[in-house]
Amino acid sequence: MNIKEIRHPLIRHKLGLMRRADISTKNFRELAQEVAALLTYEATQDMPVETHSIEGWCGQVEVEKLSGKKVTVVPILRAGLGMLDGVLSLIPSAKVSVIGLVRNEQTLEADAYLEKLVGELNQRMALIIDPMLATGGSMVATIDMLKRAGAREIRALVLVAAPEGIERVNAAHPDVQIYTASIDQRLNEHGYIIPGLGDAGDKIFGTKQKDTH
Ligand SMILES: O=P(O)(O)OC[C@H]1O[C@H](OP(=O)(O)OP(=O)(O)O)[C@H](O)[C@@H]1O
Ligand SMILES: O=c1cc[nH]c(=O)[nH]1
Ligand SMILES: [Mg+2]
Repeated sequence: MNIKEIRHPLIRHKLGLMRRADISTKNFRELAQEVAALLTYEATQDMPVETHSIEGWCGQVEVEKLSGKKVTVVPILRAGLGMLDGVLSLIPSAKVSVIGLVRNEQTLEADAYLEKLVGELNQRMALIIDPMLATGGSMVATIDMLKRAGAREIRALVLVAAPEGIERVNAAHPDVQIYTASIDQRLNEHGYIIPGLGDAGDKIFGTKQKDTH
């Protein structure tokens, strides 16, 4: 399975705070960005670097810089925006490609309403960000769109993943590596992750909470 659950103590602690029913919008937002940054650190461990020579304070010095593919971060609207600043805090020059999807709460299938991608996707690593991987419909639709536009190297960062969503992404796109702070237990009858975080978009934007359990 192309899934990595990052069980770093800081991630486990922060995710534990995010699961509190009474968490404020402010705290949920801050923690989502912090966990996103920590997942970014893990997901970029194998990025290639090359050495080159620069003029340092005491003469020429060999230093390293990132080489090879550049990065585009791909937030899935809305909730993916809640992770964007965290990713950009570590990769500040990354270009941002935006995909707007909303899950139809009856069919649980994702409906697309926006696709605004950067150029040269075939030369970039695409880092998809979305707090929740539930049925996997939104993630598969996003990967489909990115591949149609030429993307070849795609990774996904999600705060919480359900086994059902992981399987669906793996079946459709086994080449896509998923990084998550937690593989949770299951989906409930409304397609919400248990124990999960509730409705991540509503928590990040402060919109009304749905009855999800
Ligand atoms: O794996 P899936 O079953 O597709 O569900 C996960 C999707 O649902 C949520 O978005 P939502 O559709 O609620 O949109 P929002 O971010 O605008 O709230 C979440 O942020 C994912 O994009
Ligand atoms: O658990 C879930 C499932 C879909 N979308 C969310 O925000 N949370
Ligand atoms: Mg939502």
